[in-house]
Amino acid sequence: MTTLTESAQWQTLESLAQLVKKEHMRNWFAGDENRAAEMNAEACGIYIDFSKNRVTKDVLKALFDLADERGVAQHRDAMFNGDIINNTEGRAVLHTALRNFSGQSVMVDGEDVMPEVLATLEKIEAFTHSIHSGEHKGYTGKAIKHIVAIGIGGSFLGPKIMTEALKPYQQDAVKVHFVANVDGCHITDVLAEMDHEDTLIVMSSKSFSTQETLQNTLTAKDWFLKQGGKQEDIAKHFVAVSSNVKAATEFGIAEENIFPMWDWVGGRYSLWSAIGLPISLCLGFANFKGLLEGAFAMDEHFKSAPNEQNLPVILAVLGIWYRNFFGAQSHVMLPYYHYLRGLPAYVQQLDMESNGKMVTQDGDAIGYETGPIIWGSEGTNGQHSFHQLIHQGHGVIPADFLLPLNVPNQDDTHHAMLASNCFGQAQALMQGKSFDDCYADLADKGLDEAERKRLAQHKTMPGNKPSNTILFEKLDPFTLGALVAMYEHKVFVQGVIWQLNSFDQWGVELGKVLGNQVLAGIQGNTEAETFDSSTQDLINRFKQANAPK
Ligand SMILES: O=P(O)(O)OC[C@H]1O[C@](O)(CO)[C@@H](O)[C@@H]1O
Repeated sequence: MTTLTESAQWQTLESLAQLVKKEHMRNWFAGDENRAAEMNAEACGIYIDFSKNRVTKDVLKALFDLADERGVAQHRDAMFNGDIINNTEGRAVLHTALRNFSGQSVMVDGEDVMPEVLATLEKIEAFTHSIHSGEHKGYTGKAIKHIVAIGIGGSFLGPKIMTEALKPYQQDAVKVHFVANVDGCHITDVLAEMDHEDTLIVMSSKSFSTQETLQNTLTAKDWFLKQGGKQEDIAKHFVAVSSNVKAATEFGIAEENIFPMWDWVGGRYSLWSAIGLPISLCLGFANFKGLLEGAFAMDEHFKSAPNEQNLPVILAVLGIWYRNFFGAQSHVMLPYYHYLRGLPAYVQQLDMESNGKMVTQDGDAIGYETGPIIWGSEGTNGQHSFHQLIHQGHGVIPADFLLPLNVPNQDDTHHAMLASNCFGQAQALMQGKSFDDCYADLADKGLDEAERKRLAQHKTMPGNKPSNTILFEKLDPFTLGALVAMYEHKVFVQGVIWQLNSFDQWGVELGKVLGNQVLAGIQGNTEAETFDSSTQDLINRFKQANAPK
């Protein structure tokens, strides 16, 4: 296969980009009333209007041709089939098996993983029931009322954000609290609110070696014992989710309290596994299953829909278009729904930890841009803040606007205002406002000519800023599952086109090693010369500030 940038499809896209950069989207809309009707796609309850993009039909065709030529369909099938596509860790990538309701087996190394997957789902269901019904009691006989879920990265973001997004589905039986950061403020504050007799700690760590999670769990264990619990009571109050059962039992978690996961589930793809236990505890098992069902529906769509209708493929190639042909450095996520406010942080880990890479699968240096910076926050708040830069700053920041068409328990006026802001922002980004219009607005204001022109320049909005508008009827578990799976597959398609491994994360490892060395330095166990002068000075300052007075 030719390298990406030497491929005929890439060359075609480069030529098309030169032409498109001379065009303005507002003229395309003015000249073609069918543009919106022709540039949309819908599946699994999710509708995407992608007409406000700087693409023509020729561009879209060339982008889809690129995806085909790069073998997206073949790579996709390899992933679903359990091939070892994570080629730096020698692992299959099978988060899709966790939501596989097809009844078909999924083989890894000649073994069907589905019986274990289904057995774990049953264990989650049974455990959720025992907590909600009050059958599982704390050591003094109280029913469990609070869950403290400890984990970080993929062992935290998914459960935290999904339960937040599905707030209307939360069950009264228990309240779930999340702790991720090793910053002691968080765990201290959370535990201060808890009664140890009715609290269950769910410790989630795929590797069971993550510093933050281990330390927070130790702190929770100390707290439990200091409050009056005994070592033998821990089994009723601590459960773990991990693929490292040995380390979890050595840590003191009873084997029957360990929910398994597997090395073929990547951390940032793990909410569908037992890492989702806090979701089930918070929302009930049926709603957790609803999430999985939505994701499964998106998997089926991704496998079967033609490129032109395939939501993940469409989003992926549009992202490639801006990243590689327009120099877009970032992509902004704008959920217009308060409960979905965590989505940018979720997609940030998913995308940046997957595609923030600089070598190909074969280990060769990549000479083109790969994963963008993902950022954003809920609308309308951002409109009074960073939207300024999206509208009038230099460069292109493609945006995803997301909006549920219906929301629970809300006054219609609020929702209409929310929707109108969402649509209005996408419209403003697309059409902008010309200098002539701004200049005309300033007539009869008593300004001299120079001042009138100067002000008109400031008010001019270039427009031609791309966005997708993503709508769904309401944010129920099924739709949220489909939405998250859509972004997972978007990231996958981009990784294939960029020829990189989306499923490892070597870039985060050095920081962990050095962090541990610095800790040894702070605790006085390392020779001073281990560190560069800057790091040593910082350590010294920290030690001085914390020295016994
Ligand atoms: O579940 P674990 O093994 O504690 O890892 C937590 C997170 O840490 C990372 O490995 C990165 O440091 C993520 O990929 C992962 O989601």
